[in-house]
Amino acid sequence: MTSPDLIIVGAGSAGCMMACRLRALTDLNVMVVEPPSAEAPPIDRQRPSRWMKLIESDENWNHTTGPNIGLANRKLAWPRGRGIGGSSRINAMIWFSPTESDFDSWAEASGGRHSIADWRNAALATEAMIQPESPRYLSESSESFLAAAKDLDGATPMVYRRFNRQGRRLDLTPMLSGCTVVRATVDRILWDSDRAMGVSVMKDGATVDLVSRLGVILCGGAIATPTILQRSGVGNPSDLLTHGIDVRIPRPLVGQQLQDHLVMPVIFKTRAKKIFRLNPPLRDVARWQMLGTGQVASNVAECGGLFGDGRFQLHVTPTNYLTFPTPSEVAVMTIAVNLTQPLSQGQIGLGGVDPTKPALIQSNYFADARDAESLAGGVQMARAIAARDPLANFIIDEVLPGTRRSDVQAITKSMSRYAQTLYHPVGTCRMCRRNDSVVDAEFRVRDSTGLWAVDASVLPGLPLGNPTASVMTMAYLAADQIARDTHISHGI
Ligand SMILES: Cc1cc2nc3c(=O)[nH]c(=O)nc-3n(C[C@H](O)[C@H](O)[C@H](O)COP(=O)(O)OP(=O)(O)OC[C@H]3O[C@@H](n4cnc5c(N)ncnc54)[C@H](O)[C@@H]3O)c2cc1C
Repeated sequence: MTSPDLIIVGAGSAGCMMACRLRALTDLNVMVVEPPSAEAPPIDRQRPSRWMKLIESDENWNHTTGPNIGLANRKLAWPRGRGIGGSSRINAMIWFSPTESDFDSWAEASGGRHSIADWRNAALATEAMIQPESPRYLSESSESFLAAAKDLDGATPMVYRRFNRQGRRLDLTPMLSGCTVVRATVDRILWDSDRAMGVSVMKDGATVDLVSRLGVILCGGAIATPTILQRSGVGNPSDLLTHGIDVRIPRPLVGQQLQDHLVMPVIFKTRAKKIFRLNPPLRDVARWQMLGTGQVASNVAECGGLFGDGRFQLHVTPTNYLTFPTPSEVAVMTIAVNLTQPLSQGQIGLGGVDPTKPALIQSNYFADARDAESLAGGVQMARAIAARDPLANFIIDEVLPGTRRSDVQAITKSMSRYAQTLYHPVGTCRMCRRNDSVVDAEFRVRDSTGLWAVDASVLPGLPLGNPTASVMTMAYLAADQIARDTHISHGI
C-alpha cells in the first residue's frame, strides 16, 4: 500500500465531511481509518421509527459513564456509532442548523480567526450538501404540541428536519469516494519528535503502522479523540504517568471540559387514537413503503424547538421516552426538556493503555447545582405548554414526574432518577485561541506538527441544538483550513 498524504482517524460525521472536502479541494491522497463493524438488521436500518433498535446493535460502541452523584449515582449508557457514518449511523436523524448564537461563540473561541460570516457560510454550504428533509408525517401528539406552543413568548417551535434521503437515513459512504478506507482501530499516533508521522492500528489481531506524508487528522469523536491523544502521550502529565505513558506534549485539558445535554422526560397519558408501535400493522408498513408516510416514517423525536429565549430545547415524542421501544398498551406522549447551555463539566480518561479497554467517562451531570434548578424550571415550562389548548384537551394526565411533584425539590429528585443523556458529548479537546486549549484556531493540536483534530471533541461548547449539523459545519470549515495548511489545494 502506498503511503497516503493524510490519514483521517474515524469515518463519522466529521471524518466523512473532512474526507469529502479534502478530495474536492485538493489532489491529496487521503486514507480514512474506521474500525470494523457489523451491520444492524436491515429492518432497523430502513425504518426510521425503529432507529432506537440500532442502539442495541453492534453498530454501537456501548460506552457507559461512571456513577453520577447528581443522578442518584446512576451510570448512564452512552451509545456512539461505529462504522462508516459514525454516530450518524445510529442517531435520531434530527438536523438542527447551528444558530447565530453558535456562530458567535465559535467566532469568539477562534479569536476572530474564523468570523461569524465564515461559520455562517460553512453552515449554508454544509446544508446544501446534506439537503436535510422535512418529515412527511407528524403524530397527533406533535400536531397538538405545535398548536399549543404557537405564539408562546421566547419560543421557536420547530418540526425537525431530518438527515434523510427520501425518508431513509442518509448514508455517508459516498462522501469517502476517492479515499482509501482501512477498517482498523487506531491505537496511537506515530511520532518523529513533535511531528505526527502516522498511526499505529490494530488490524485483524495484529499491530500495523500506517505512515502518512503530511500528517493525521483526528475525527474519532468526543470520546475517542482525547483517548487516542492520551495514549499518544498528549495530555495531563500526572494522568499519563499513572498509566506508564511517556509524556510527549503536556496538555492538561485533553479529555477535560466534557459537556452533554441531559434531558428530563415529562410524560403524559393522552387521548391519541393510535398507539405508536415499533411493529405496526402491515397496512402501516405498506403505507410507508408506497407513500413514505404514517407512523413508520416517524423518527419518534418529531418536533420541539428552542424555548425560554434559547435556554431550553424541547423534544416531543408520541411515546413513553423511558420505555420505548418496549410496547405500551396506553397512548402516551413525552415533552422532553434539556438545558441548551448547562454549566456542569466532566472528563474522559483512559481505562488503560490497551485501546480495546473502555474509556472512563465522568459525565458529572448536575455537578453545578444551578443546572438542576434551571432544568426544573424547564419541566415547569413543559407543563405550562401542556396546559394550553389544544394540548390540554389531548392530555389525560401527567405520568412523570407526576402532578404531586410540583416544587423544585420534588422535581429535582425525580430528575435525579429519570433524566437521561441526549447523546451529545462535546468539548473534550476544545478549539480555542487561549494558549492552554488542546486545539488552536486552525484546528492544530498545539505544540505538534502535522496533527489536527476536528469533531465533536473540538467544539468550544455545546451548540444550542442537536450537534450533527454543527460538527459537520466545523469539519467543512476546517477542511478548507487544512487544505490551505498543506499548500497543495486547488481552487482556494
Ligand atoms: C443515539 C444517538 C442519537 C443522536 N441523535 C442525534 C440527532 O438526532 N441529531 C443530532 O444532530 N445529533 C444526534 N446525536 C449526536 C450526533 O450523532 C453526534 O454528535 C455526531 O455524530 C458526532 O460526530 P463526530 O464526528 O464527532 O463523532 P462520530 O460521528 O461518533 O464519529 C467518530 C468515528 O470515529 C470512529 N472511531 C472511534 N474510535 C476509533 C479508533 N480508535 N480508531 C478509528 N476510528 C475510531 C467511530 O467508530 C466513529 O465512526 C445522536 C447520537 C447518538 C449516539
